[in-house]
Parts: sequence; structure tokens; C-alpha cells
Amino acid sequence: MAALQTRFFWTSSLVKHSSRTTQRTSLHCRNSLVPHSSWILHNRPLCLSSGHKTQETQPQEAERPAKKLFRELVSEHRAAIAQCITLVESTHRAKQAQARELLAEILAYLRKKTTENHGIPPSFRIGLTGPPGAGKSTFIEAFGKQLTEAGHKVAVLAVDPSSSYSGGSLLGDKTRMPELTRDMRAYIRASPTSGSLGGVARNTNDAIVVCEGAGFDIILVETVGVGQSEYAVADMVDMLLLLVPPAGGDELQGIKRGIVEKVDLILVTKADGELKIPSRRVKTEYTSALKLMRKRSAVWSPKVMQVSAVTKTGLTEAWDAMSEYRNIMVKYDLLLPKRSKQHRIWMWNHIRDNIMDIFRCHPDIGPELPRMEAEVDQGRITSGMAADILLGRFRARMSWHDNDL
Ligand SMILES: Nc1nc2c(ncn2[C@@H]2O[C@H](COP(=O)(O)OP(=O)(O)OP(=O)(O)O)[C@@H](O)[C@H]2O)c(=O)[nH]1
Repeated sequence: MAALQTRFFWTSSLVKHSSRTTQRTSLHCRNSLVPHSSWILHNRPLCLSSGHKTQETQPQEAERPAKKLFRELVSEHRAAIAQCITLVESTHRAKQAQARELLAEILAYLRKKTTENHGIPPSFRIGLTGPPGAGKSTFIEAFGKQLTEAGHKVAVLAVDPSSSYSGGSLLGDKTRMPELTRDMRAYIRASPTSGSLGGVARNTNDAIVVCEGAGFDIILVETVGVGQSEYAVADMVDMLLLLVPPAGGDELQGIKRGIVEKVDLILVTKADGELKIPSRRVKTEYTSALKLMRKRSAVWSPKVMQVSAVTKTGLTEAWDAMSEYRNIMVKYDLLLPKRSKQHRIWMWNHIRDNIMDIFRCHPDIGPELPRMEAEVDQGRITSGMAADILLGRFRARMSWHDNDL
């Protein structure tokens, strides 16, 4: 356990701070209809500021709700974390204005902390993906406990859009991690219940910021290894881990090649008892598979390691590899640019999702869509022509016309 602590060299003076501006503008984009990103930073939402009184009429102004929540969050009031996450997930308009204000406060606070720490962000964001049954929650429970015992504060968040449809696996579900749930140095948040992957991903991105504001220095983001959620998580974290079970065939247990190309560390789970030998074989398979893949980074080659959450073997070594990765990213000034790039990706994802919704719900477009799709299906019109017609109709009805641009 001492090893876990002493090898955690995060404060390097080698790194220069490089991407504050990009982070600031992109992470705030809470609503794609906001006209300019700086508006959020420099103006309080109109609905809140309109009732502002002068000192003469109201000498003791009540503390604004977002300000109060922020103060409680950074003072590490435990209840404030859930309140803040609920606020940033809210779809209520007035609450969204408060959420913007809260996130702006947290981001400013985190920027300050990053600057004070020579440009190194105060948290390490680690994504965990893997097929159902790979042993993710058991690993998080054992690994998370080791980290908290070594003095870290660990937040566990989840990206699982399937849970909102099927009521099925609730990642981050407290019953799956009983010890970590009771641990005061840990915080576990089940998957948000809002619908689409885009919505869930957006909530998770904001929840990461809240947890960082609350002082969690390790943020574990768990996802199911199905659908698109595993790709989404890759763009939310500093490092991506793939957990694979020791059983399976020659096809790398059906794990998509695409995700293997994105991972930074592969952990073959359940390396204990009778599963020790299959686990070693799977490790060899993945090591060979990685050698055949195109090298993604000049500074880091993904590793494959064996772990057992039951016997707790390999956990310290896995943490050492994670710390090494982070230290390398910091040393070569790659961590903040990686985050900036991710924030930009998500800003455009949210804008795209919102604009698609506006387009589909437009009164001149929505009713036309089934007919247009049928025409395209039957080959009466090309897909390009159909898109041109619909977009032309949409553009004609928007308040901004080509002449205004
Ligand atoms: N022998 C052994 N079994 C393990 C280990 N880790 C997990 N398991 C078992 O593997 C099964 C699945 O573990 P989970 O942690 O629930 O796996 P998961 O990836 O979170 O699965 P989902 O909840 O379906 O996504 C359980 O029966 C665990 O007891 C391990 O290190 N060794």
C-alpha cells in the first residue's frame, strides 16, 4: 500500500500550462442555443440578474443558490456533491441557469488550482470498459479501497444509457460496491437516467467537473462494453482501461477491435485459482494483438497486465502503470491538450444533438420526414436531394437568413 502512495508523482514542475482558454470556452457550453461562450462567464443569467436590488433597498442580499452550493462543495460537504450533480442534470430552465453559474464557479476554481499546481490538473480521470461480467465492479471495489486507504479520494461515475431504457444494469449501483459505498473517501454515482447516450455523456462530463470541485483526485468512469458508450468514455478520460475476462475464444472474446485500439492499459481479470492459466493465455493473446496495431503515441505503449480483485494481486502493479502513464502525459505536456480536445469534441457533440432535435421537431420538417424517407427508400429521390429540400425548408423558416450571416 505504501507503494501505491509513494509512486503517485503528480507534481512535476516540467509541465507548462497551455490550454486554459480552450477548456474555459468549451466546458461551459451547457446549452447550444447560448449565443456566445463568453456570455456565460461574464454575464449572470438574465432571469437571475433581473431582480437584482441595490444596496439601499436590500442591504443584505441573500447568497445565490449556485454560490452557496459551490461554497459547500469545495468545503467538502458530502451532501453538496449529490445536490450539485442533480442540479447540472436538471432539464428545468431556471435550474439550468443555476447549473451554468455553478459550473462556471467550479471551473474557475479548478483552473486556479491547476495553475497553482504548475499546470497539472487536480484529478486523474480513468475510464474502465469491458464486457458484462468481466469483473469491472469487483475490480473497482478492490482497487478503489486500496486507493482510499492510500489517502486518495475516489469518485466512481457511470456511463450506461441502456439502464435508462431497460431498467437493467445500473452501473455504479451501490449494492455492487458495498465497501466503497461505506467509505467516506469515496463517492459512487449510479448512471444518470436521462435517455440518449448524448444526454448521459453530457451529464457524466458535468459530474466529473463537480467531483473534481469536491476534491476527488481519482475519478473512475465505468461503462458497459456494449453499444457506443465505451467509445464515448474514451473521450471523457485521461486514460482508458479495458478489463477482459480470462475465458473466451480466439476472437479476443468478441471485444471490438476498435476499442482495443483506443485503450492505454488492458487488465486481464480474475487471475486467481483455476483461472490463473487461462488469464495468462489471454494476456499473451492481447500482447500479440497490440503488437500488430498501429502505434498511437510516441510516448506510451499500451500494456497488458493480470489482476485479481479477489486475491488483490496485481492491483499495485496496475496502479503503478496508471501513475506512470499519467506522469508521462504530464512530463510531455500532453494531458491538458488531450482534455481540451475532448471538451471541444463534446461541445460539438452537444450542439449536433440539439440541432438535430430542433430540426426533427420543426413544424415544417417533422411531418414531412416519413414521406421523404419513404421516397428515398423507394429510390424516387436521391438522399442528397431529399436533404437539400428539407434543409432549404428549414433554413427558410429560421430567423437568420443567408443575408444576415
Ligand atoms: N475468481 C474471480 N472472480 C471474480 C473476480 N472479479 C470478479 N469476479 C466474479 O465475476 C463475476 C462478474 O463480476 P462483476 O464485477 O459483477 O463484473 P462486471 O464487469 O461489473 O459485470 P456487469 O455488472 O455485468 O457489467 C462475479 O461473479 C464476480 O464474483 C476475480 O478477481 N476473481
